[in-house]
Amino acid sequence: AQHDQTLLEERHLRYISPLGKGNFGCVELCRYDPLGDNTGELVAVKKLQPNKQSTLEDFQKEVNTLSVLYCDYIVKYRGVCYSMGRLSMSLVMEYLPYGSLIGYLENNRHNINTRKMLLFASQICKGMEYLQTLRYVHRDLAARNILVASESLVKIADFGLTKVIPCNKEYYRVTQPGESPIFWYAPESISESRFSHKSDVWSFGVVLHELFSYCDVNYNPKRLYMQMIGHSVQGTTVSMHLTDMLKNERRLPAPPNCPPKVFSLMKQCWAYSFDERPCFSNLGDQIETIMQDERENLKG
Ligand SMILES: C[C@H](Nc1nc(-c2c[nH]c3ncc(Cl)cc23)ncc1F)C(=O)NCC(F)(F)F
Repeated sequence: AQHDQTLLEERHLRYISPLGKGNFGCVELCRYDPLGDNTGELVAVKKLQPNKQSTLEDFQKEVNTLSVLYCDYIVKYRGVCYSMGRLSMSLVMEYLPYGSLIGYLENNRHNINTRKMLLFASQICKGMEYLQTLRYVHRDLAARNILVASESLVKIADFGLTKVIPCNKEYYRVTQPGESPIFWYAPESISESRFSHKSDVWSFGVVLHELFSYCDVNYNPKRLYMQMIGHSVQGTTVSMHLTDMLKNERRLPAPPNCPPKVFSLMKQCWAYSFDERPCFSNLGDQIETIMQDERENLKG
């Protein structure tokens, strides 16, 4: 059932250190140590801070979303912890020791080759394929929301903006778009607040760009788009300039040394009309094929 959530006891959560700030609150590294002998599991605890953007109800939705996801490529849910008499709650997840993909790529760029990038891309694709089977739209797919579990495994995280598409529709329309990551958004999401699996595919193309740019701050999508738009523009007109540029088929440039077949994948994800974008299963097949070719080339 949706509501038989694992209830963890706050007194067993030992704070260790801060991990970062997310959409709805901060995330801390803790040890859940019921035996009190430091043999407990390291966990990432997302503490809710109700503020104008996010309410307890939003947070409960994130818990409900994550608690029903069982996939090797999605961060594992461990439970919820209420404190101050249910006035505040925390979402407890597995702790992934290698941290966010951005930091990992920046620190390891010299021992990550194309094959490893493609492996990460195919895992993100499989995670998104799984989400789609549950009619979930992530809405915030970006390298900052991908975690590294090991040298050869990444997982999708941060389901704070995730929505379920109603059965009788193919998209979700958001009423109150908060702080929107428009440089990862499909055109229809920017101009009509319309989100679908195909808008997640657009964002996946931007994640591919981030991957093959090693999340280099000089090739950050926001920085590149702002250079293309011109820094003179500020405020809401940025999204208008961005949608005009996308309508005129202007796109992010290929990352340095990006294999042409990979740049072609990005461009497919960035088809202006959403029904021309590939689905995640097709993207997964194309990535497998490119990986195969890479293996052959290496054998030379
Ligand atoms: C706000 C938190 N930020 C950070 N988290 C971690 C982290 C390491 N290891 C982790 N293991 C499980 C979790 Cl949930 C987070 C971390 N590292 C650096 C951060 F800045 C976060 O949730 N970021 C979204 C996402 F998880 F997708 F990366």
